[in-house]
Parts: sequence; structure tokens; C-alpha cells
Amino acid sequence: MSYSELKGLYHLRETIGSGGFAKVKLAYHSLTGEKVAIKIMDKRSLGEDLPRVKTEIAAMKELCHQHICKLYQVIETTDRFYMILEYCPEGELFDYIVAKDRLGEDEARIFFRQIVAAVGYIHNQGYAHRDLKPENLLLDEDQNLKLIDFGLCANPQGGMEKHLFTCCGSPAYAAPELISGKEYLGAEADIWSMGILLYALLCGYLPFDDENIPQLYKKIQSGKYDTPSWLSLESKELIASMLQVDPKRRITVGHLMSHPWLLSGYDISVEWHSKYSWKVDEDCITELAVHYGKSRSEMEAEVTLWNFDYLTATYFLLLEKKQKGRPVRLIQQTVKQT
Ligand SMILES: CN(C)C[C@H]1CC[C@H](N2C(=O)NCc3cnc4ccc(-c5cc(Cl)c(O)c(Cl)c5)cc4c32)CC1
Repeated sequence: MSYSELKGLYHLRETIGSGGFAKVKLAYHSLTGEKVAIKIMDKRSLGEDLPRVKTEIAAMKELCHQHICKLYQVIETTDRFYMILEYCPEGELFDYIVAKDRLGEDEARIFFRQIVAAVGYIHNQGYAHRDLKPENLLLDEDQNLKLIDFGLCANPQGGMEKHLFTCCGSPAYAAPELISGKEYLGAEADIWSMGILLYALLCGYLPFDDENIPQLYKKIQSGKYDTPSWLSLESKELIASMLQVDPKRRITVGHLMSHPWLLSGYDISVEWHSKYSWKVDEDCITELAVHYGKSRSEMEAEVTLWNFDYLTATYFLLLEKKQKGRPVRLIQQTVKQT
């Protein structure tokens, strides 16, 4: 297949995975040499999934956080969508848990603090993810978690109080109110999924599981699950506060952030604010201005349009290089004299 739209901008490598109706390829951003993941979707085969793509793109343009997979650029052609995304070399948290059977409390706490930070941030931005599960949490090169797949997220216009109806996400992680077809709050459903996630981190299996979906739903709605002996009293209490069948009795992400279990071993509650500021980085602007032969103020004006075009991608990838202590330099393209 020729991906001519990417020519000169990205050097495409092998397919590294697939996410339902998408193919994900590894690529190198030509101006910085940084690795990226390109999610490629064919419009024809998207069918009724097309709105999910638009939802995900709109959400990811707004969400800029150290524990959310970064969207760098969007390319739309007549028959395809390309999402140029932050590359996460260590794959899914799901595989990490399976490989270790289950995690100790200290390691689970490191990951769970990052998950709470990401969810606290998206709730604060007026979004609910609605498909939180270990398959949608990827590990970057420093073993930090990055939340992906915002295709099912909700950004109810009337803030987070607005009730949602669409039943979505993966059954084993779905909140009781969501599967009973009642109206529900996205934020409350996310907290339930986080309870399932924490249980899976600490136990290595799911609290509610059954091949037969109606049976699974009955177990979820009963809210009864067994707690293995190795769980500490505090982790049992934390899980119980999230797996409350009545959403009004469920802990909120705000209270989660300063829960004793999350604090133990740390002296600060979860730092959920984004480390990114929309204020541009001077060094990156300078390097871009030199490369494109523009003044710094012209360059800053163009970057802060945040068009999610090649310039946005180049700016964010230069910033990544700086944050990783690499030189803030673009690769000088040898322009072939034609
Ligand atoms: C629910 N699972 C099946 C989904 C799979 C999809 C492929 C993933 N993947 C690899 O297979 N190999 C390595 C790899 C490296 N960096 C990635 C960066 C971003 C994304 C990504 C981001 C968003 Cl926002 C998104 O919506 C989708 Cl679909 C993918 C995937 C990456 C990836 C792993 C999880």
C-alpha cells in the first residue's frame, strides 16, 4: 500500500499492532528522527465506527497530559484517517500483568497513581473515558503509563452532570448502572472501571468474570466478589470504595487522589495536573524559526494555532527531545538540487 500522504514527513516501518478497526504502524518523524505510532483507518471499512474516530480525534486534541498518549498530528484524506501518536515501546499493561501473574502493592501503587492522575485530569477537563482497562494503558520507554483509545469517551455538553445513555466499553469493566441501561454519569462509571483495574493489578484476574454475558451481568449487579488473602486491609477498603453498586456511594476521583492507600510511601497526594503548558518552549521555537527561516514571533504565532499539522508534530517532538535531555535540533534536510 502506498501511503503517499506521509512521504517526506514520516519514514514508515512495520505494522506494530491493530486496534479494532485500525492498523498501527511504527514510523520515524523525518525532521527529528523520533519514533511515532501511526494509527491508520480506512474510511470505507470504518462504517458506523466513523463517529468514534471523530470523537477520539476531538478529545485527544484537547487532552495533553503526561499519562495520556500524545496526539501529534492528524491527516485526513478522501479515504483515510491518519493519527500520528506518541510511541509506547513497552506495549500493554495487560501483558505486563499477565507476565508477572500479579503485582505487589508497591508496584501496583506506582501504576495506579498514574491512572488516577490521568483520569483525574480528563474528568477535570469534562471528559469520561468509558473504556478503562489494562489493554488501553500502554507503557512508554520509562515504564510510565499512557492512556489510549478515546473512541468511546464522552464529553457531555452540560458538563459531567449530564447523564449518558450509550452502553459501551468492555463488559467485565462496565459499571452496574451502565449495563442495566439506566442513565449514568461517565465519571462514576470510570471510577467503577478503575476498581476493576486495581483488582486486576493486585490479583491478576477479574473480580467479576463469566463466559456467559447475562451471568456476568448478574455478578456485576450483585456487587459480590471474593478478596484473596494476600490483599491488605487498606487495598480491600479502597477497592470496595470503588466497586460500590450504588454510584452515589462510590468514591470520587478527587477523594481517590488523597486516599491513604495511594499516599502510603509518598508524602504528596497524586499530582494530576498536566506537566505540559500551552505556553510554548523558547528553545523549540528558536530551532523551528531557524529551520523555517522565520522570525521567532512569526514561528510562535504559527505553532500556537495548534493545527495538529506537521508543525504541531515537529514542535511536540522537539519538546520530547528536550525533556529527554536530547539536543533540541532538527535534522537538516539535504534539499536535492533539481
Ligand atoms: C486494545 N488494544 C488491542 C489496542 C492496541 C492497539 C495497538 C497498540 N500498540 C501495539 O500493538 N504495539 C506497540 C504500540 C506502540 N505504541 C503505540 C502508541 C499508540 C497506540 C494507540 C493509541 C491510540 Cl489513542 C489508539 O486509539 C490506538 Cl488503537 C492505538 C498504540 C501503540 C502500540 C497496543 C494496544
